[in-house]
Amino acid sequence: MSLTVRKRVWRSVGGASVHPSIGLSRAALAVLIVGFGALALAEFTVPIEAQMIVYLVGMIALNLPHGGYEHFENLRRRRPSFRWRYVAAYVAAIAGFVGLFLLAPVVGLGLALVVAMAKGGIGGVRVLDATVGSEHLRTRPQRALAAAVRGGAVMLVPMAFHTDTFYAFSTLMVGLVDGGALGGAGGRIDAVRTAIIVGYGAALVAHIALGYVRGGGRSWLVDAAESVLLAAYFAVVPVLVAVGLYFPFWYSARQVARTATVDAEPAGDDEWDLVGGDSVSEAALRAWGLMAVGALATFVVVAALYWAFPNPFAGSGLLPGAVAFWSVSISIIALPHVVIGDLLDRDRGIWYVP
Ligand SMILES: CC1=C(/C=C/C(C)=C/C=C/C(C)=C/C=O)C(C)(C)CCC1
Repeated sequence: MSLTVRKRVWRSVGGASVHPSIGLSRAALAVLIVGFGALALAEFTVPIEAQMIVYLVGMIALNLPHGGYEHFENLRRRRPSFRWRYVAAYVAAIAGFVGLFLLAPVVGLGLALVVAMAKGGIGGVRVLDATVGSEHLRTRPQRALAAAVRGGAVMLVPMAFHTDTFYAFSTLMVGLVDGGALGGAGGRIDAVRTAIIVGYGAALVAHIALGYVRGGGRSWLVDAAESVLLAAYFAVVPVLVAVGLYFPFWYSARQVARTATVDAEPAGDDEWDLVGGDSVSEAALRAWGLMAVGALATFVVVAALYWAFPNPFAGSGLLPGAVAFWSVSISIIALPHVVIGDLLDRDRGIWYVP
């Protein structure tokens, strides 16, 4: 089967446009920056309870189903033997991360941040590849820098600009295992903050300058503008709202654009198609059945995590406890998403681009 990228068809039909979710994701972030920027200027603080609710709704109700869809899309036409190996590796990675978190919660927290940044960063560069192109990213280190800048915006920028909330929820997250584990870090906050602002700022400038020197052009302009948009978004919007809405309205929306842009299904063939059927209704029913199985499997994993952590809600109230528990849990679930779904599955992978 030949590989084609559907963006060419869109371009010839609709000028230089790409999938509509790309424009919507940019507009969503811009509106949130302006809205929360205005609230900050008016010295209005959004109640923390409201921020936690937005986070939980965004991360659980809106973002989680898309994570499941990415696996479904990836495994749909694979051979059964591949699927079983994939599931086994997935479970092993989850078990490894849980073990790490139980033994060394601060290191576990660090890995959780890395997972969130890797998902946003690597996934973001793959969307760029598929939709607008990435001709200005010429070498692997340059691509790594592009991913680090996009991903760093998600956690490093809020760490520097919303430091108190970030530290409070980080304390709760390690508190799933050991409430005092982050105690000693309090005195180094200012130094870490300064290092992030200087380091991240330098990386952002270097990324934009390098892209210009290596060819510039439309892909560079889009990449530079989006990188600045992301950095501004995470600097201005309060961290719980920013992260909670970034995953559904930026990450997931844009992966939808990537999936829709990539026309080819090269892995396996219809013989293995999990949703193949004699009619559209049968295919729809099979897809629904798979989603139900996926939802149940996720529930079992989350229940096991709840059971595994000594203080699943960090000894805190319902909302802050749920934010901490969910943030650790989703990072554990997302580790294999990045490692097995992308880094070890280069041929097809979860962020497939031909
Ligand atoms: C540390 C920290 C946070 C961490 C969130 C994480 C680590 C989210 C991970 C999300 C993932 C992996 C999503 C995948 O789809 C919060 C709650 C924003 C609050 C501020 C402090």
